[in-house]
Amino acid sequence: MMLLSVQDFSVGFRRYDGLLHQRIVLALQGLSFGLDRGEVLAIVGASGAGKSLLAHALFDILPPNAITAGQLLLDGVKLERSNWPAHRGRRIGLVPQSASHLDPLTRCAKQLAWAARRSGRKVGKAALNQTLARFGLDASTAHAFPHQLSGGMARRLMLAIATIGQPDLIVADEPTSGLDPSNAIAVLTHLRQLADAGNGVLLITHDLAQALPFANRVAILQHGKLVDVEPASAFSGNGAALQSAYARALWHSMPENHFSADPAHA
Ligand SMILES: Nc1ncnc2c1ncn2[C@@H]1O[C@H](COP(=O)(O)OP(=O)(O)OP(=O)(O)O)[C@@H](O)[C@H]1O
Ligand code: NI
Repeated sequence: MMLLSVQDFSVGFRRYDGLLHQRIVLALQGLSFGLDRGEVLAIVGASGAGKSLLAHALFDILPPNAITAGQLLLDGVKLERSNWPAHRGRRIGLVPQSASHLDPLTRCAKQLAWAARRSGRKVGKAALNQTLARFGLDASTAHAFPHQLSGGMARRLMLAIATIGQPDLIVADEPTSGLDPSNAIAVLTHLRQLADAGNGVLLITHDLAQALPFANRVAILQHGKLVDVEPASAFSGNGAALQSAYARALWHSMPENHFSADPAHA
């Protein structure tokens, strides 16, 4: 059974044209895909494609004016308003894109301890410190308030908060943004390890090149639609193994591929 199954899932927003006339604008349109345990599925797409909306839908934190259709299933059980609170932090961990998800008035260590408690697992002081250390955070960071952290430190704190409860599904929305290359690789390596340990990771990113070595499959989101899902291994050579023209164009457009300089593909 799939860990996560997204079935014909859509998110829309009401727009008012004039006083009485309203229409629904779809920001995610009929998404269907699955995510297995042991798998890192990268979701790539341009800004505004709907990546964060998908992450927020999986954590039930969509804006109140959003309307959804279709289904989200975790181990075959439908995610619903009634069972989400039991899943959040315990079965699903979210690394949000924005540090605004942190509580500005609470010291970092306390927010991490809250996350540990929410997970329902026994997390001792040693495990708390271990988690901080794993993401390169020390005692002084732990004592700080979120506004005292750099962007990269806040990102690493959000990673610690999302993973401390050992959730089965980790949804990481741009988890490496603002991190220097070595911290970025450390974070992606850790997410890969979590998948190898039997969890599922949804890795949301606009950076296909950075995600490829860590992903099993790549889903391409464009204007709210899933245009293609490809095995990560297909992004190699001249891209002949890629199924869609869109994926090939994406692959060929990556500067590191230098296609125009290759006489075989000129
Ligand atoms: N509260 C809202 N009301 C109306 N439209 C919204 C709302 N929130 C998001 N949208 C729309 O949904 C679309 C997708 O937004 P989303 O944040 O998911 O993009 P993204 O792929 O995460 O982009 P980025 O890479 O910049 O983070 C955007 O076009 C945005 O305008
Ligand atoms: Ni986003």
